[in-house]
Amino acid sequence: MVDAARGLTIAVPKGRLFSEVGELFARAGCPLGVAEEPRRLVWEHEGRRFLLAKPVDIPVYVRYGVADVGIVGKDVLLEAGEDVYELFDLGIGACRLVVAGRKEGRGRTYREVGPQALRVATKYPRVAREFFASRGLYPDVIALSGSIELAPVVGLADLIVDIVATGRTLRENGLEEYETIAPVTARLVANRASLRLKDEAIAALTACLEAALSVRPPDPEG
Ligand SMILES: Nc1ncnc2c1ncn2[C@@H]1O[C@H](COP(=O)(O)OP(=O)(O)OP(=O)(O)O)[C@@H](O)[C@H]1O
Ligand SMILES: O=P(O)(O)OC[C@H]1O[C@H](OP(=O)(O)OP(=O)(O)O)[C@H](O)[C@@H]1O
Repeated sequence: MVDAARGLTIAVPKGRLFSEVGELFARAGCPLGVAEEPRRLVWEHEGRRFLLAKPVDIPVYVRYGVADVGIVGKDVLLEAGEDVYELFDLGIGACRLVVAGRKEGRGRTYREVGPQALRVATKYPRVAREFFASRGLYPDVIALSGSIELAPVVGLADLIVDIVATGRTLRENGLEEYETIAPVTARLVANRASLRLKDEAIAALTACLEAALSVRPPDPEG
């Protein structure tokens, strides 16, 4: 059936999702054809075309139809606001979007955490604004590109909105999760026109991924 998924252009995220995506697609019978993250950004394998892009840019490639489908974290999707169709939860790259801050602040209301205007540092300004607006709060949202946990440690911000997986980065910086905003996993997303024009190929790919995910990995105990 996977042959039916030929002719698709698939946007694959570079970075930490790349190897898990590669393993899942190989199990689904749709191998990327590269053993590790390549330097080449566009390639073809078994009748499918792959693009390698930064995670944050995947919704853009899909929205403009340069890629028919793409793989992207739910965190990026929530922030992007791009008009793409979310097809399928791939279950990989599990983490969560949270509000966190210094340990001493825990248990206080958000109004009490910041002495004057509440300051929130994040890579997810839209998500942060929406979350705090739902609490009737309109903080000063400071957009950063990474190492978000640094901001409350050095007094740039009162709080952060960021990804937590193991919790190690928070712990090692004297921070704590205050509240979960949303669970996050990687999603398969599609361009809306491709959904109509290449519906069979996209349905075939989704079916193969679903089948791969339903097969439990072998039990190491035998
Ligand atoms: N610590 C983590 N554990 C598991 N999944 C994570 C973690 N951090 C992020 N993710 C998920 O993996 C996706 C890709 O993360 P990755 O770090 O590769 O990209 P990025 O945040 O754009 O990094 P960079 O800006 O360093 O390129 C995120 O959008 C999120 O869904
Ligand atoms: O709970 P943990 O397992 O410690 O993982 C969480 C960390 O992982 C991500 O950072 P990343 O490594 O992508 O670095 P960046 O924030 O600088 O992009 C995230 O932004 C947290 O900092």
